[in-house]
Amino acid sequence: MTNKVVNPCSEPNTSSSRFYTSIKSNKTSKTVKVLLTGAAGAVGISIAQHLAEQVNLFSYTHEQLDITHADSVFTVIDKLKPDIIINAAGYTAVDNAQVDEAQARLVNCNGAKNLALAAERIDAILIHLSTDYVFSGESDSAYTEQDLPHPINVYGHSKLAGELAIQQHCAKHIIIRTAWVFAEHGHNFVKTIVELIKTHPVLTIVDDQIGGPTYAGDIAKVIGTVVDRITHTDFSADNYGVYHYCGMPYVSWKGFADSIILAAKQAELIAVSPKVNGTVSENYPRPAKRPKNSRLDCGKIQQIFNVSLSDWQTALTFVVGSNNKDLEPK
Ligand SMILES: NC(=O)C1=CN([C@@H]2O[C@H](COP(=O)(O)OP(=O)(O)OC[C@H]3O[C@@H](n4cnc5c(N)ncnc54)[C@H](OP(=O)(O)O)[C@@H]3O)[C@@H](O)[C@H]2O)C=CC1
Ligand SMILES: Cc1cn([C@H]2C[C@H](O)[C@@H](COP(=O)(O)OP(=O)(O)O[C@H]3O[C@@H](C)C(=O)[C@@H](O)[C@H]3O)O2)c(=O)[nH]c1=O
Repeated sequence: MTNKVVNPCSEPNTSSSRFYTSIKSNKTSKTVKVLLTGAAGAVGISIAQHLAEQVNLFSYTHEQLDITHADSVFTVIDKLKPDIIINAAGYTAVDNAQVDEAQARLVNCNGAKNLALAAERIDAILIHLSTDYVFSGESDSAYTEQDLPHPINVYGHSKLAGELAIQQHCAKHIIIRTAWVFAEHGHNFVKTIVELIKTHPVLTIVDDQIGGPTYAGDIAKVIGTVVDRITHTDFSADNYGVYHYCGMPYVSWKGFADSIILAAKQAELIAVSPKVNGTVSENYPRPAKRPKNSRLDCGKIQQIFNVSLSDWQTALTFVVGSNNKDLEPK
């Protein structure tokens, strides 16, 4: 166990010493008990849909379990005794976090820490979601799990603090850093653009932030694979830790918007495509700075879990073109 006693929720820290224990399980998938938090969020919905058939799933929405309430977290987890806890709960309003730091930290760090402590107490595995925004974006290459995080906004700091709390308090953890999530449900960039193009003939979108848009359904599939691997094989304890998973190919937000508009046109959600002007981040000021390089290197998760990366172009066609009622013109 790490020797340093720090409280990551109040003090940003980049220490990464970890201690892993091994698990071996002979359970068949349906007898694996999984507790999911944040079940009504964009990723939570996809995980719940995907895992419902695979495991014995207990889903909790924010209303049903607030992860910042330590007592409730301990009561529910001690009673249910899940084999695996998946934390899809999070404070994700990147700009709001700048003025709501205490709440962002409470959810993204203290909430994560409560789950970590509760998981450790019953020897459960904690699967947690984190973000590309833990990085500064100053690197010239795609970020690997070895690269030192250095957040440039409050949301990123709160997510990094959550990662550290988990590493400190729960030996059996899998932290999956993902990026630029979109889905047929929830709020996301795809929906924002589809809404904007109904009323705006010209859009201005930043062209100097590059990342990998990730379909929530693919994150859910990967988590399904991780659950399967850690419960059904002799999963090496060395494989607990941090993983990167995002969509390919890398693209700028402007490039992503161009593809969204093309998909919307093909799905006949719009008759005429708007003009899209690319710009630099400095010309599109927002309360929170975003990393310019959000590219995650996903080699490790491919190698250890043998998963394919999210093909965002295929997923986008599905999301925009699936006669989704939310996306149809009003
Ligand atoms: N969206 C993205 O682009 C990315 C997301 N991630 C991470 O993935 C995870 C899921 O994000 P995503 O599904 O997109 O986000 P959403 O905002 O769609 O969902 C988050 C869910 O967490 C719930 N929640 C908030 N506070 C609490 C709390 N105290 N206790 C329990 N539940 C709570 C929210 O409920 P309510 O709405 O009622 O507050 C919401 O249902 C987060 O950890 C996020 O940081 C990582 C990279 C990219
Ligand atoms: C709507 C809009 C956005 N933008 C820019 C602003 C910003 O730099 C970028 C994306 O904007 P959004 O606010 O939709 O995305 P943002 O909230 O920054 O998305 C992030 O959410 C959190 C939760 C994560 O973890 C990240 O991986 C990432 O997905 O696009 C424009 O340039 N023009 C526009 O019209």
